[in-house]
Amino acid sequence: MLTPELVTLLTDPVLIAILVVALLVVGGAAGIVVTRRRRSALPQADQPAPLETAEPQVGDDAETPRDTPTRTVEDTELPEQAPTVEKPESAQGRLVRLRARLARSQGSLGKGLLALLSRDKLDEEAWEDIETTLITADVGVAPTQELVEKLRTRMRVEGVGAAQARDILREELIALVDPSMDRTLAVTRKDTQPAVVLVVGVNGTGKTTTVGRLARVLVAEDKHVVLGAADTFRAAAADQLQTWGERVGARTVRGPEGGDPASIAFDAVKQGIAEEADVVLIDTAGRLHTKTGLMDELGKVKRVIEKSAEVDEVLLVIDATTGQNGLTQARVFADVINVTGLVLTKLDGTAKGGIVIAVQRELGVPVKLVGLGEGADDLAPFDSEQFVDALLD
Ligand SMILES: Nc1nc2c(ncn2[C@@H]2O[C@H](COP(=O)(O)OP(=O)(O)OP(=O)(O)O)[C@@H](O)[C@H]2O)c(=O)[nH]1
Repeated sequence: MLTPELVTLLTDPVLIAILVVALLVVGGAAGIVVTRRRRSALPQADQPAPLETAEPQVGDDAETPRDTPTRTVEDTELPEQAPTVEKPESAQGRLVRLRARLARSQGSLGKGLLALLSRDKLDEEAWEDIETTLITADVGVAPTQELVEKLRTRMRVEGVGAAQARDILREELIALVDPSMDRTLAVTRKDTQPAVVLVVGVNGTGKTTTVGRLARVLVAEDKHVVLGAADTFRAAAADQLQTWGERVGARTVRGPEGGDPASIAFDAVKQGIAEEADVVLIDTAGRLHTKTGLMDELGKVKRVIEKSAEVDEVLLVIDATTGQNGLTQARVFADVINVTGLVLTKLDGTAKGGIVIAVQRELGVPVKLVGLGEGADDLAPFDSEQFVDALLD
């Protein structure tokens, strides 16, 4: 019942304000409880694990302060990179693999000779044809005459016929290629120094390719190789060499385009010594217009290297397809530097395999490696018997 005292009390503004605040507080609390109940009633199946959400307390930061120590590059672990370094084919058996290619290109030499020698009647005309076949294959005049002389004598004594002809020809060709020549590469590290191999030759013969492929041969033998891009004549040569090196994990030392080849060669050897490398392979430029220029440059490269290490091997690269021109180049290089081994490239692209015999005779230096294709592992150590067998296959 509303008494006058109660009416006065209910219209008191202070009391009304207290009642409104009290109602708001009670309503809010009820709302929170309902919401929590609803949340806990949701199905649990797809819910993520509850986060550790400790209620923030007075004085806590709302988020991780920005001044937390930043992780350094060293602290940050990088994801492991997929290995990109290749495992090249080992030197053993490379010539066996490439034998078919050799046989295909040199068929006219080996099989041609065999067909002529297997004739029932070996008359003067047949011997002339044999001579022509040998000369055409770039064997050279003097070695051709020697070989024909020996074949004539043996065929007369041991008798004619296909079987004898093959055996005699094989033996005489092997003797001409000379299996007694030492064809090992000087690539063994000495006490404190890497072996140094200088690769020389006219540009375009396959010199840079040879350095890259030789690096693969050596890496396959578990040797630690450093490359020196001392061919500063052709802008792309250093890039080409570096790409070869990267494929097998070998460092390439290079300098500015048109820079001093001797200083790059020197730096490469220094790097090889620092890395305790087994071998330093140095590519050089060969496109010099005069013999004096060539002599000066190669002489300087060699002298500068020899300030810190011995040059163990000087490999002259010759393009087998250039025939007599290749021989002329070989003579010029042999005059200016002490060549210790020959590399005959592009033997797959010519039927003139006789160049092996001619160039060895000319320089008195053994062919140590042959290139038989454009593939990364198409450079093989030269072997006289395997070579002759491929010719006669
Ligand atoms: N078919 C064939 N091609 C080869 C062989 N060796 C090298 N070549 C190719 O010959 C071309 C010239 O090779 P390079 O190594 O660039 O010649 P380079 O003498 O180093 O020339 P520069 O770098 O200018 O000194 C390239 O296309 C090679 O792939 C081989 O044995 N057989």
